[in-house]
Amino acid sequence: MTDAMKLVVVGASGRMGQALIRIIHEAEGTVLHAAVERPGAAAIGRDAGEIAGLGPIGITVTDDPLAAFLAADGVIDFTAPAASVEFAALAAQARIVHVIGTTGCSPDDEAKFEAAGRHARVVKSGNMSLGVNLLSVLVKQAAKALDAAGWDIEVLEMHHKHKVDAPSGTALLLGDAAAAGRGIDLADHSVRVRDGHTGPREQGSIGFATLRGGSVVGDHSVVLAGEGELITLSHNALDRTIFARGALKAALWARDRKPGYYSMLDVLGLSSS
Ligand SMILES: NC(=O)C1=CN([C@@H]2O[C@H](COP(=O)(O)OP(=O)(O)OC[C@H]3O[C@@H](n4cnc5c(N)ncnc54)[C@H](OP(=O)(O)O)[C@@H]3O)[C@@H](O)[C@H]2O)C=CC1
Ligand SMILES: O=C(O)C1=N[C@H](C(=O)O)C[C@H](O)C1
Repeated sequence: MTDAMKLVVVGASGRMGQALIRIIHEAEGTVLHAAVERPGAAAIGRDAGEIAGLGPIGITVTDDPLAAFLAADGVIDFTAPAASVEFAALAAQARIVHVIGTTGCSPDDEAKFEAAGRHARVVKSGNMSLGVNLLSVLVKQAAKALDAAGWDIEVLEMHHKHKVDAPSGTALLLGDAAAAGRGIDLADHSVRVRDGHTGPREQGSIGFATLRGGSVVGDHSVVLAGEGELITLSHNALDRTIFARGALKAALWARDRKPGYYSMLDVLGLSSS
């Protein structure tokens, strides 16, 4: 029997960090090896289980990621772009699995994650849930079936008031799926903001609209708007555990893979859809 996979959670006291600690604690096949926060954070020196609402589990939050990674099998990272770039270099050095859920990353950051995949097994996705990844397959099919002359595509998202990046990683993932269905590059066709006298909608563009407020975990809709009819494909996240469970699945899947840069579609066997 394989030993339980030893996982490090970085950003341990964040919303996702806490959800991950709880899920790892109850899951079979994984064990929490270490919990990391930035130097000076209030959580340093505290018990990770206490922070996540489990009671003490004997893992003290540390600010030394490299020491944690060197004796681990993988790291799960829902933090911030600059932190994830730093962790990618360390995970590559330690040659472990790096699951990245962080959103708002720049093209330069993405290039660094891909480069880290030469040594680490990197899985990155703007959304780790099964539902959103399946939705992206449906969006790609719909965008392919419905031509740009007759059908306009808009992506709408709403998140809690603490979210710092826009459009969400999921909205961009769904926009990418729509663009792939149309055989176009999202970067050349996306309209991320509208304000003032914008003129009429440009045919073939993919628009984004962002709402922020309250405690919304994550709502996404892709609207395909035709003459006289609308098709709406939606996903509503009701709980952060869907992202944490997906991240754990990704870590276990990547454990026996070659070094590389993978997506959640690879993990779920949906990449050829
Ligand atoms: N792909 C997916 O399925 C999902 C992705 N996300 C993404 O995950 C990220 C985190 O979301 P969320 O948990 O809500 O955010 P939080 O702000 O609640 O948590 C992020 C945590 O990471 C910590 N952190 C930042 N920099 C470092 C560092 N250098 N070293 C150690 N810890 C660090 C933060 O500490 P501090 O507060 O001190 O900065 C904080 O505790 C976002 O990008 C979000 O969009 C979220 C849910 C699902
Ligand atoms: O910040 C969040 O909370 C979430 N971020 C991800 C995103 O940017 O799409 C995933 C999920 O929607 C929650």
